[in-house]
Amino acid sequence: MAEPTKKPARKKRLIRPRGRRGGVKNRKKTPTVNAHAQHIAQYHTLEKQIARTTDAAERDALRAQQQALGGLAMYQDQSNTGGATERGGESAKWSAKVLKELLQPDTPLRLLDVGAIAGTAYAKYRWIAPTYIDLNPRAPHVHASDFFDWPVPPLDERYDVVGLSLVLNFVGDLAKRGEMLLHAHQYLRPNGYVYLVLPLACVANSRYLTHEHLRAIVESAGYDVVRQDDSARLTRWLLQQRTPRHSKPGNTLLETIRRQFYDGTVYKKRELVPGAQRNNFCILLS
Ligand SMILES: C[S@@+](CC[C@H](N)C(=O)[O-])C[C@H]1O[C@@H](n2cnc3c(N)ncnc32)[C@H](O)[C@@H]1O
Repeated sequence: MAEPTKKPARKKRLIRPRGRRGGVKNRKKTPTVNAHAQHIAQYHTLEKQIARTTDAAERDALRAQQQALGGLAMYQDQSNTGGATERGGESAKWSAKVLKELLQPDTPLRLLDVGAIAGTAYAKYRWIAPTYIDLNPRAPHVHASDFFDWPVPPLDERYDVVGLSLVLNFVGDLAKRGEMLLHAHQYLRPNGYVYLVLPLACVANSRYLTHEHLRAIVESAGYDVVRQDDSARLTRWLLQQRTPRHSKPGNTLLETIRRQFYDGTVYKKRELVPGAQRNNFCILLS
């Protein structure tokens, strides 16, 4: 005898009481992390527009928009508390580890930490003697200075390491990003190190930059890549100053540095990996 065909069980409609678990009114708000990340992205966009404009009134208006977002202090707070996707708290840990492995210092390493905010990154490492600078210092022991204005110390007081952790991506002027890499040479003792950190998305998801391309840029700028490692959010590079190329001194220290370390390759904004979803992070060098 043929078995009676079973009616498929009707799915029960899921009815949630309004205004309680499923109600729009009580639905959990989007986590503030998203809002913070948006603020940071807007801040970066404004910073790039400020770098591009030559009109003083427009620059003031753009600065006012940054202030309305909370200004640099908001940016730094997000950076410290981790609202930004580019949180850098973990970056000092990696640099301290690789520097110790590599150098096994018996006297404290002189380290210039650029963009140090509150100057806490290296507090727990007794074998590191940090000097902290920031455009907008958030603690008295952090010097208020633009890296480009920081005085170059005498030769015997130059730094073993210059830290550029999450700083290049802050700079709105794309050419200044490359200049920053060249500028760092002035502060280094011979064969000293630069510790470079960027949000991973800057190399992993950009139309204009890849790991290979960044390697080529830093090599042209006069550094060997000694260590490179990515975390879930950051790309971290320990660079070592190359031995200077033979060249005549220039009229200024920066000119001399360029002749000594820069191989002259020009890096322009060139699409490397197309994709509408990709970001447009870029470093120019010339
Ligand atoms: C995202 S925070 C980086 C914080 C920290 N270094 C880290 O890794 O988490 C960027 C900081 O760089 C600073 N900064 C940007 N350009 C700078 C410059 N030219 N000279 C000094 N500080 C700069 C900003 O003021 C900001 O506090």
